[in-house]
Amino acid sequence: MGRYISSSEAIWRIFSFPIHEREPSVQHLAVHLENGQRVYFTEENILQRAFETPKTTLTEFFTLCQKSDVFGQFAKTLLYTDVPRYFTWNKIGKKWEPRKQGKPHPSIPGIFKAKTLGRLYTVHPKQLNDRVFNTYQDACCELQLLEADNHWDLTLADAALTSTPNNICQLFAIILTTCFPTQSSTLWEKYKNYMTEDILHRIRRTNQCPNLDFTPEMYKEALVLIEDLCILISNLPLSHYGMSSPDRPAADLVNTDLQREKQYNDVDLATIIVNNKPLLTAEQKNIYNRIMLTVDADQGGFFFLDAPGGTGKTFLISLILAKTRSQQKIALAIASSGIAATLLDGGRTAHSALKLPLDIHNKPNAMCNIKKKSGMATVLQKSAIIIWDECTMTHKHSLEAFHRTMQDLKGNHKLFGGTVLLLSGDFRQTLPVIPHSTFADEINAYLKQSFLWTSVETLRLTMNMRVQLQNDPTAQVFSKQLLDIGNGEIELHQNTQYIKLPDIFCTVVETRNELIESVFPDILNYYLDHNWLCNRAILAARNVDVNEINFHIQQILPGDLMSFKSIDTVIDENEIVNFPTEFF
Ligand SMILES: Nc1ncnc2c1ncn2[C@@H]1O[C@H](COP(=O)(O)OP(=O)(O)OP(=O)(O)O)[C@@H](O)[C@H]1O
Repeated sequence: MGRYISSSEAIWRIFSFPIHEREPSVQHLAVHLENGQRVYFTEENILQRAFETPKTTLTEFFTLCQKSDVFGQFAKTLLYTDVPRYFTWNKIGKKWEPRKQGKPHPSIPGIFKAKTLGRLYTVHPKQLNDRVFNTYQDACCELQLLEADNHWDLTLADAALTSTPNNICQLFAIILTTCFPTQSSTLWEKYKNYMTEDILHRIRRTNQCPNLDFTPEMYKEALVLIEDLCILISNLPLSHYGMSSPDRPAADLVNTDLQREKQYNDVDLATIIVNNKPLLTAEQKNIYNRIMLTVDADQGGFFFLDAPGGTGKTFLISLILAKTRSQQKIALAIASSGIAATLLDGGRTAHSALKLPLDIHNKPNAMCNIKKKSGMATVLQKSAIIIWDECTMTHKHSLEAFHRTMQDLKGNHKLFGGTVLLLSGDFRQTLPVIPHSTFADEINAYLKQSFLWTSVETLRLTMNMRVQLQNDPTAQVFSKQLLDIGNGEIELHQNTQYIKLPDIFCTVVETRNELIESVFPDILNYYLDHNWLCNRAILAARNVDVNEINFHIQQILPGDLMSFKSIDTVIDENEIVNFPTEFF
């Protein structure tokens, strides 16, 4: 006897994916008021949807009961939740059909019964057992229909032991905006002292009053901070998350984002301009003048600053930002990666600033999640220039989503709603990373494949300033070698299609241990010296290599290994392969 297992089933089993079935099967039943069902529509089918509201299991239950035949008469005698026992839901035709198999009904021929359960989720009335609740959520809590907040309580308790008040506030804001705890006010009351501790400490110190205790003003200050974070993450105030918003002027709330972009110190900006502008090289100066003229003209523009590493891109962008901001205009600095964002004054990641959807790869028609009346929308509407660094890592859908959002926010059909957009980066470096994709997918996703790219004006920086400043001939050679590799000018090996690094490229080590030893020599004596650590790093292309190297170095260090638990875990570890790494 043999058994054949197909390749897909074999893979399914090797990865231990769940092979389950539900017995008895469960049919989800819709519950809504008349014409209150959810309607999904697109531009194409909007009219059809408006004239003909979609059928649901509930509307069709009523239709079934109106039928004069034996099935309609029988359906009338059933509770809604019992319908799936005698009828199956035809998903395509959107109608209940009598079962053809099962246990025959004792007295009505043609009716068959199965074990299927009907499940429905309902919102319970606010008044229960003579008690009146303020919200439906409170009523559901009373009925124990909602998940309790125990794990958020434990998470905050854990953070209270190990984290700074600022970090606990951040964690609380994330829990509020993304995990929707049922009793947020209770969590706040329990942990508010931990979140306000630094404010208490500061006021004790400034007033030289060590016995001062927490006051409502201090709690309010912490709440303002938490609310600002909530607005940053989700564009919604604390009141949206079941807490009372701190009492502060409405304008203050709406314009937090705007204030952030206007807070630059004029003296600092003037210093950057006075120090750096005279240093510009001829090519940097041309680009600077071109951009500043476009910003002054206020007619929009779309530029790409093509600049290999070390050509003074950050130097030039910082100057453009400072000059625009010194004219009391808004210059928004964003970058595709967190590290690049930290190099720009006021820089933030594109995903956080523009609220881009996470799975942008699958959303060619996406928009940024920015509401028209939000603070961030005001910032984008008022921006004189938006600079997007390391843009080459960006998916073309992100740029297109940004283009559509700007058109919508500014009510202007020009490119990016008529705002000046300066992209910068180097296509020789990392392209968009798309999990589980092929090289062709990445090429298809990069910016040059976007319909917007035909309108871009490319500005080039070519002189490597790092080499010029070091005055080191070997640096010159190294920079040329890098460019040659990036430009594909090094011959590929016939069989492997790999390139061979030039002989005098850099110091090559044979093993991972040697690499660690040469980058972190004598680490046992220096591992507590932060400056020493800040001056060295090992980069790797894959997370798994980074983890291995980290683990290896940690093993060398004295002390016990500590494991900190995170809440981002899957319940069933075998399921881990089903989630993209972004979840961890
Ligand atoms: N015109 C200039 N005069 C003096 N120094 C400059 C000039 N342009 C750039 N530099 C210096 O050259 C170095 C490299 O510049 P910068 O960091 O701006 O390059 P980059 O293109 O952003 O490089 P990377 O892409 O590797 O980050 C910096 O130390 C910067 O201060």
